Amino acid sequence: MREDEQVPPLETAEDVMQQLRSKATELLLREEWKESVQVYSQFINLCQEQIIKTGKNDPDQVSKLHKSLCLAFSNRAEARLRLRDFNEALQDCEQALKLETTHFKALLCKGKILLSLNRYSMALDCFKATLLEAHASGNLETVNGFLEKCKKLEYQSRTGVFDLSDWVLNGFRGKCPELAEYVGAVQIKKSEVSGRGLYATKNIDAGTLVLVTKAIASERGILSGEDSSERAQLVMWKNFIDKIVESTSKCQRTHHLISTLSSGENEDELEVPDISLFRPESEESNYSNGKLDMDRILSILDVNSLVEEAVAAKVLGKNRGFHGVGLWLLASFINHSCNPNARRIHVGDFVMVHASRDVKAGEEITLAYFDMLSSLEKRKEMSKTWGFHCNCKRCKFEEGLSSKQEVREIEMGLERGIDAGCAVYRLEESMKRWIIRGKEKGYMRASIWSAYSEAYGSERLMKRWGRRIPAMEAVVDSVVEAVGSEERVSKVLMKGLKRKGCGVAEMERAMKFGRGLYGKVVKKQALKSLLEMDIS
Ligand SMILES: C[S@@+](CC[C@H](N)C(=O)[O-])C[C@H]1O[C@@H](n2cnc3c(N)ncnc32)[C@H](O)[C@@H]1O
Repeated sequence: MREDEQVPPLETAEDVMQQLRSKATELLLREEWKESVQVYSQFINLCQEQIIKTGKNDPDQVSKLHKSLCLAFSNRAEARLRLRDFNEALQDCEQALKLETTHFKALLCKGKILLSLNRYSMALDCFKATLLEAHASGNLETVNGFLEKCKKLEYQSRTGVFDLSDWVLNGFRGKCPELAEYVGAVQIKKSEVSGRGLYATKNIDAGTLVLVTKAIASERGILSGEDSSERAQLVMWKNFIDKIVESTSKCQRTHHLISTLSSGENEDELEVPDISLFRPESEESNYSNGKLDMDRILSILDVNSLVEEAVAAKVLGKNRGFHGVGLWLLASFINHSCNPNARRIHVGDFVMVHASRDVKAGEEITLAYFDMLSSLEKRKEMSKTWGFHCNCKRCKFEEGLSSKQEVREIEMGLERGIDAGCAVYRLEESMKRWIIRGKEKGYMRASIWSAYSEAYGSERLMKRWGRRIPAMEAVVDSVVEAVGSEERVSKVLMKGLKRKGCGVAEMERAMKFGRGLYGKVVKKQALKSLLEMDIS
């Protein structure tokens, strides 16, 4: 270097901090969350070093550094929140709040994180604590928005009262409604069917919600054409697995809760987790995480992931028409039954499970994993593809029926194309002879439901068989009592009631049925519109 050349001044720590701070802010504004976290981390380290170096010599300087550090923790928390690194984001907020207990950004971010973790009342406290500062800094509208949302979710999760009426009546336009997680009157217990199951702790009437829970991960796609659909399914499955792995690695709670699910082996020996673990406001924080390697994750997903557009489910809103797969933790404890008492409604990433018929305290909550409006033979085949032999009450009853052969003949007749009215007539006459009553009558009728549906839907068949077979309403009632409300049964009922002209009694019947089908999540007018949509 020549003598006359100027030596660049050495960068002071302050300069470097200034550069890092500008860079991190820029990345945050550009929504480059990962990079922003990295640069904020460098800034935070340097800032902490400077605080130690400065020590007690310069209190003003230390106070300035604390201010910068507090802001950096809050901003890194925001970026981590966007990356769904909730635990680390929460730790950053705590660090910031240690330095400044009422720091606006830190409190706001903490509230948002708690909201994402379904801790509604704690989130509410955080937002309330920002109010003074929000007022002074012109952020009142933002904070009020969060407060409103939080109050609504806290109320939903405490009471189980949800109302999707406006959204339904609006033709599902606009944003999907925000939902809270909710756990109703249920507990997890050893099941007579297999492993653990979900049980009612109180009488639950048809339509009442049992649980509402958000997917740990979900994936959707449009499947069309055989080849592309197979490929599309594989891609979807891979993306779904990646999302699950990411969630388990980022959140100890998710990791722990997933590890409580069945992987299909030795189900009867599995521990029974306490329902409180799954409650949205759960305070648990010490999770003993069991081993969860890739093989185990894959087996767990095989046994527990649900397809949204399944027979016992209804997808509302923009996800209709998509093939969707997801993992919903508490819903994973619900066993299958061919005489189920629950159904699910999918709204965005949430699943809402409700009673599809009245359920008694102590009764197991069950869903139909596959089509329960079909014969014992077909159901046996379907449960085989699911990897289990169905142990439900209805299967046991039908397997033990001494007149099995006669039923089989009626079913085979239907397969050969005999008159549906004739099949219904034969089954009804046979049931009289075998003295089959109550729920069991409903089981048998559900097994050849397609014949009942065809008969009641055809003027020609009704002219021929109408006086010799029971009235449609009585058959629907017995099927619903046995296997709960179902969409195809709804079609027969609604069309029948429409033909008769909807009087008060008919309307009452339709509403009662509709609550079992859709759950008590909409008011009368919206329920009517949903039922009409089904038959249009
Ligand atoms: C989503 S898990 C249900 C909860 C499970 N029983 C547990 O302990 O975690 C599905 C598994 O439960 C068992 N299962 C569910 N319904 C059944 C039924 N009706 N009969 C026999 N096994 C059933 C099967 O092993 C099935 O793979």
